[in-house]
Amino acid sequence: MPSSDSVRRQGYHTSETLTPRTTSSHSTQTPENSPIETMPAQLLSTMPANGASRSNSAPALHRKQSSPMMPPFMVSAPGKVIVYGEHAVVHGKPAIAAAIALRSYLHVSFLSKSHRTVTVRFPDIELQHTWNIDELPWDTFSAPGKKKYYYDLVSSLDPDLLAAIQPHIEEVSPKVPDAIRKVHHSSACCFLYLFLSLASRKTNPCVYTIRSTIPLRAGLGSSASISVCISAALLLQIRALSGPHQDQPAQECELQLERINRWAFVGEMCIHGNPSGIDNTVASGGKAVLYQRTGPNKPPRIVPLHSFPELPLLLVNTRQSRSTAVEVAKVATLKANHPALTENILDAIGLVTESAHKLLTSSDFDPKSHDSLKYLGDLITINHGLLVSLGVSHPKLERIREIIDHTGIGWTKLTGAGGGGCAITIIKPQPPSTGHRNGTHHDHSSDDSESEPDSPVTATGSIISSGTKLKHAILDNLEVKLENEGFEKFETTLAGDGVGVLWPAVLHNVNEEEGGEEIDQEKFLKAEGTEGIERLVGVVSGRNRNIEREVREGWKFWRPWESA
Ligand SMILES: Nc1ncnc2c1ncn2[C@@H]1O[C@H](COP(=O)(O)OP(=O)(O)O)[C@@H](O)[C@H]1O
Ligand SMILES: C[C@@](O)(CCOP(=O)(O)O)CC(=O)O
Repeated sequence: MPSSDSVRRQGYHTSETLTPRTTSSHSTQTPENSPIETMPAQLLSTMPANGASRSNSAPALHRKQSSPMMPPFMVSAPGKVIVYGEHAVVHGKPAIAAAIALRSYLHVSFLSKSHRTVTVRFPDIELQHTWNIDELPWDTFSAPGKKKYYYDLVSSLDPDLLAAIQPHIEEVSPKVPDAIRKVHHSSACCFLYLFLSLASRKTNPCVYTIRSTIPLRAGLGSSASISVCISAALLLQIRALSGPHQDQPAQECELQLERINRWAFVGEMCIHGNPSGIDNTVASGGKAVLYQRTGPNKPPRIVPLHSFPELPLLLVNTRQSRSTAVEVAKVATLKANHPALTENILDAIGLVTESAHKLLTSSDFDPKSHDSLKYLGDLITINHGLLVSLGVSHPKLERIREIIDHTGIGWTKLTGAGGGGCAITIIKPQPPSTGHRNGTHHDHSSDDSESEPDSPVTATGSIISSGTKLKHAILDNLEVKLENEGFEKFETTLAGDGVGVLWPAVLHNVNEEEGGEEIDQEKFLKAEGTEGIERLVGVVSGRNRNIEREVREGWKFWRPWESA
């Protein structure tokens, strides 16, 4: 492992000379003959929409050969929750999934060329490993018929390529217990397959460090989130992405996201075998999508829902491990034993999703109106009831729902496979009734707080501060209760940004350090918990209840919904 000093940047000049390079057609700018190079943010924004199709009249720029070490950069991608339609989606009904503000962060730092190594540091799973770049199976990955380019669509893993990386995966964590080794090998496979597909043997030596604020294996798409980060970082390094930058046309934005998403799906296949693709789609593009299978060997229907409102969300982890496969099998058994009944429940779940979709896409949908939110909330409650009927809840999920329902703070359902995992609560815009204040009494009749005497709502539906304070008090009280029962509570937001980039990894507002403060690898590794990571990378989170919208200093996102 290189020392911290050796990975810290040395002598990066922000004003270094850039010389124009002509050329590059689609077929010539391949990972093989375009070694990983790096570029500052201003270069990213000068690249054409399709990083491959530059012409002589629009020369690209490249860094002088003598250029010293590059500064680190960062990529980040969100986790996801299924808001409506889990399980029914397995049976051909639509589902809606949305990004959440819990994210993974990948820090990429460069070593001097004398190192011939690539290192992964994944402390969340206690994995650290270094490969010698020259010993990796580049020949196999670039052999005729095997070579994949960054613009290719890869829909299955190549068994020969998997076999070629197998010895390099086997050398990872040979002495740890089987269960941990399996996790290490999944992540190592995801990284190596993408690295060998997108980089080249001339690659600059790098260290890839991932830290995530998404709990693992809780149905929140942690694997898709890291796959998106790795995919985006490698594509940025080979200049296969332009942007994100202001004024980027929507079509160009979508093309970039599609490219990241395709390779993230490859990473997901390394971890999951046969993923549906919904998690990486949401982690790349952010906001929300409607997703529906259309039949065997047919591409799914994926409809971006750019109108999905950014809503405050309470996420509670049961810490009860569960298996998606087991829960899916439970529903299959129920369907075999009670076909008509089960089909009706699945149909009803499909109707819940369609109903939400209809509202979200209707021209008079107002995300700030109480009625709209109540409509979406009622659908959450109905969806949960139907999932209970399918037998995929769990006593811990029911306990969480009971505790939250007593406060009257919002609408709660299980999310994902169930049988454990997480519950989500969409928080009501109005504070709950007085009867809920001590968190012990639930008056169903006062769920609709239009009649609320001490929680006046302004004409635009925003809440005056006494109501907000009450809500915060309830949330704090709830946190203690949930933690006392062994649950983990996150206050986050629904339907935020997808993949984002901080290039270079320098923050300007954090302190007065001239030129900003660089986020180096060691600082990143030392940041404590979710708050420490977010503070370090310039995120002022929605969990800070004094701010309305999350702020991410210096980060740039591909936002097709904002583009021209
Ligand atoms: N922070 C992380 N660092 C390294 N690997 C990770 C991280 N988060 C997720 N992974 C990989 O993804 C796998 C978790 O995927 P999965 O069990 O499907 O959970 P989830 O539902 O959260 O995606 C882990 O076993 C690991 O291989
Ligand atoms: C139950 C299911 O609908 C969702 C599973 O979600 P997760 O594994 O909990 O993220 C299964 C699936 O869609 O493949």
